[in-house]
Amino acid sequence: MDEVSAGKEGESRAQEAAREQLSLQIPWSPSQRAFFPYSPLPRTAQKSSPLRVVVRRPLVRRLTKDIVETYQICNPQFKYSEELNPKRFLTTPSIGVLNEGYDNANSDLILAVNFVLVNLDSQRRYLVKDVLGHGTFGQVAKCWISETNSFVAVKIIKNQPAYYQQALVEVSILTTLNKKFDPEDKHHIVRILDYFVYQRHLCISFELLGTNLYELLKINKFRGLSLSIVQLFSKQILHALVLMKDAGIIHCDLKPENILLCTTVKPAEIKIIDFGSACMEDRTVYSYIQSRYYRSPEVLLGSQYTTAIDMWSFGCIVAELFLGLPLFPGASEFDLLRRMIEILGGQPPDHVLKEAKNTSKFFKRVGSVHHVGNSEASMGARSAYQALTEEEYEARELKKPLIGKEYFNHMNLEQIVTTYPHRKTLPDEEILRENQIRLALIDFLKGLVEFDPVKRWSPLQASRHPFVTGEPFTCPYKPPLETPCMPVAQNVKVDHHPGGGHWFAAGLSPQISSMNRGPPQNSPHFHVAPYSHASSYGSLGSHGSYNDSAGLGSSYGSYGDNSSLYAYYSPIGPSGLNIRAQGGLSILGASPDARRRTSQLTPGNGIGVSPSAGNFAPMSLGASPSQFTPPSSHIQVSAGSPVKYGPTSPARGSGVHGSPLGKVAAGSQFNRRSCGYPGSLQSQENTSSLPWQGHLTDGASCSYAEGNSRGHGGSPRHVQLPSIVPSWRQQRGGNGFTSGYSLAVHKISESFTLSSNVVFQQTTEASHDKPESSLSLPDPGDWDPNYSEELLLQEDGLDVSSLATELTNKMRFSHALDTAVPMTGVGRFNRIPNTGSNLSNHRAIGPVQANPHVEVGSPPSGHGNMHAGYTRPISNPSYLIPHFSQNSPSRLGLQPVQRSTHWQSTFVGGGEWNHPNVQPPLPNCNTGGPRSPSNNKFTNSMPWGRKAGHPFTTIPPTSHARRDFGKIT
Ligand SMILES: Nc1ncnc2c1ncn2[C@@H]1O[C@H](COP(=O)(O)OP(=O)(O)OP(=O)(O)O)[C@@H](O)[C@H]1O
Repeated sequence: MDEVSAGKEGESRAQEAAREQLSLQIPWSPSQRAFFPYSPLPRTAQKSSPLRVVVRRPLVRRLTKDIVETYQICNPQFKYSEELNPKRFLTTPSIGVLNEGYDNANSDLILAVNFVLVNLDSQRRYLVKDVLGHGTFGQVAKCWISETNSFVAVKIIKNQPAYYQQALVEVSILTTLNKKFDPEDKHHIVRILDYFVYQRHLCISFELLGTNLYELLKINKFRGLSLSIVQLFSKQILHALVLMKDAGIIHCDLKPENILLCTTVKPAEIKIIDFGSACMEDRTVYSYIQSRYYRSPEVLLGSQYTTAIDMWSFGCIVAELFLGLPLFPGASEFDLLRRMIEILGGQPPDHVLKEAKNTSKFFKRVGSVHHVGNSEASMGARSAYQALTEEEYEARELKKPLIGKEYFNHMNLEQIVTTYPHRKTLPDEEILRENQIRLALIDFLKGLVEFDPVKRWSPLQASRHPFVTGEPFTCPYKPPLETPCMPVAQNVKVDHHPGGGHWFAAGLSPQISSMNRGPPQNSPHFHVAPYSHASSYGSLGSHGSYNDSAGLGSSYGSYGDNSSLYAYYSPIGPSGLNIRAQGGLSILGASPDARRRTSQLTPGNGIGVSPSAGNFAPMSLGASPSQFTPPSSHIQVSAGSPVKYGPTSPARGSGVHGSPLGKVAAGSQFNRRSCGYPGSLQSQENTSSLPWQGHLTDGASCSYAEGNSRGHGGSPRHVQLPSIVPSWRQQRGGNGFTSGYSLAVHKISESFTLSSNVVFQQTTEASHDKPESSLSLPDPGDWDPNYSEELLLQEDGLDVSSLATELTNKMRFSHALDTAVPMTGVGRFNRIPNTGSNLSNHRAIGPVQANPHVEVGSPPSGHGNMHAGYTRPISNPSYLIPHFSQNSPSRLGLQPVQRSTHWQSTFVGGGEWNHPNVQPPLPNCNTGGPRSPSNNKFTNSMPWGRKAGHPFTTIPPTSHARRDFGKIT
């Protein structure tokens, strides 16, 4: 042992002895104590030990989070089953009374959060997360597809044959537009992704879009958008309209509500939705179409119509985007026409008035209509017709016409546009520049809201206008010549029988439902039959490019294809289900050239095809596009065709053969937009007592020769369907229905040419007799005490794409959904499912009331009853039920579009804007991105909106009931 260790040993012994001595003095205690006095750790120790932050969660959360585990700890026997969860219903009413409890009393599938829709064919599952909106046809749900990790919008059609049938038309038309005409998705038309039948409901899946343009205006407190945005949107809508015209398809319900922002695309993009009212141009059967504010004069007058009616609506939309308010917010059709005449300074041309069936309701004859062909005859004073005054109308109709408030102080179009206040902060040079663009806008609008459908610009012509192209506007635009778009030459006499309606046009009329009118096909889904379309019904500068030898004259456009069949996708028979009331193969259109079509559609020669279940056969979307058929030709349809119902159409109120849809049905006469426009009262319009005196009677004719082999589920045209409809069920398996028809157009009588310069002549006249007083208006900042620089959408720098996203996000109502999937996408009026809520703000619930004023098209007593051969059923449920949907049903011209409103009193912003009664958006819709000055610009630096006030002294009422009680004609 060395010295060191000997020393240590001695030391420890000494310590031990000292301890023993100490222990003798101190009583025993445990060597380790349970508690020690607190002493902060040295810094080094603090660094090494992890800091533990304990955040106390709220008691409720602590008790409920992981509650399943908690219960299981408490009771090991506890088993959790998701199926037993209480459902969060999205459909109201949510009581299942139909379809074995799956449907409510309105035939809507009762949806709840996490309800799963299944495409039984593909086994794709759609997890319902929310309801995006309601329409005439049913509900639109936001669904999650885990397979693709994406959301889609699924329209779940009511479980009624009529809705089902019409929805098939939407599927067909949209599929055709998407796949055939716009495969690359460049034309701003919503994409259809899938369709299937689930629980007897046709479900159509669309790409998910965002806020609609009406909502956008509302968020902007009904102030117009900046001109650059108006221009951008106009261009995009025109892209779609060009395509639709080429396809010969009329949308029939263009309005701001049916134009939706895309949520994810940059720069800002919009898309057109809702082709449920669409029809082929040559199959214009409904006479009561388009939402009232956007209704064209020819539709209002009951004249024949073409794709030009969409151009009228488009003009109204462009004006509204600029002004923030509808250009023609007619409270009734009389009021609508009155406003058109006042603002445009003209009236419909005599050649339209002469032929239209409702002319006598709104005009009196003051001269000879002998020279109606002369365009000058229709110019103002020289017209043979004079619009009735209010008093005259009242005397004639025995009731006062409903007149809405004035928003534009009786100004004409030029005055309205030029006097619209500028953004407050706009520098002088910018004001000058904007004034120039406004002149271009005025000129643009004049070409669109042109009374004469023949002179109205086509989409292609309009798309070359300086307002759209951005070129300097120096003088009135003269559009390049385009092959004329002739007035619709019906190959089927318009009978205004809604039961036939566009279903008939689509070959889906219940009356002909079992007929199979197309070539035999064993096509898979979305099969396209040999097909050619008139890709250009007219080309600029291509007069007379139609070179067929049939003597069509010299200006029938560039169509020269001799293919014969407009073969459109047929959705019929999805999921192996077949519906009695439908054929397996339908014709939605035929050759653009009726002469050639004739040879294709001979009776029973293969056109009738068994609609065996599961076949998706091509549908032809119509017979000949009007451009190629004689304006005055008609087809005599054999007894039993929808034609025979013409004069006795339910539009007259008989209700016997009413449309099962809202399209022309009374229910649809609500204009759902209820945003405080003057049409908040019931219209006193009634039906015209005039029988349809269509102008298709001068000799040309076509004839149908139906195949005579019909399935039991289908009904011969002349046979009522009562026995079928009430018991309607989708059937598995198919029945070999066959039928066919032949068409023969024998006569082509005349052609039209475009004359563009008349437009200016007319509109120039219009500017003369307007009150001067309304021209000068103060700066909005001067007269609007609440004018704010920070107002939504008014700032430069807004990125519209982010706006769309923001809108989507911000407009979400606070009630969170029981969803694991983050809520994105559309946020509007539709976040309050199941409430009948007063928070709905778009197409709000139609007031629950019967509409005693509606004589024509009123649902017969017992609507919803499908007896009596498609007696018009619940075309607008808001007539019949306490409507619950956020979007009240509307459609088809009936256009029951109530835009919003139930929450208005709650959220009135106190005159922040210059028309106090225009409802501002929900508070929670106004925050965030769009308001941010830093992000309110397009990528191309276009400001989103204007800091402008309305020059209109008349204020929209607080109750923005924008109903359309217009009659069904
Ligand atoms: N692709 C979509 N993405 C987001 N929302 C959509 C989409 N399609 C429809 N919606 C919403 O659902 C609502 C109803 O849709 P749609 O207009 O197609 O139904 P509808 O029954 O035909 O209506 P209407 O009665 O107006 O004709 C729309 O107003 C819109 O808010």
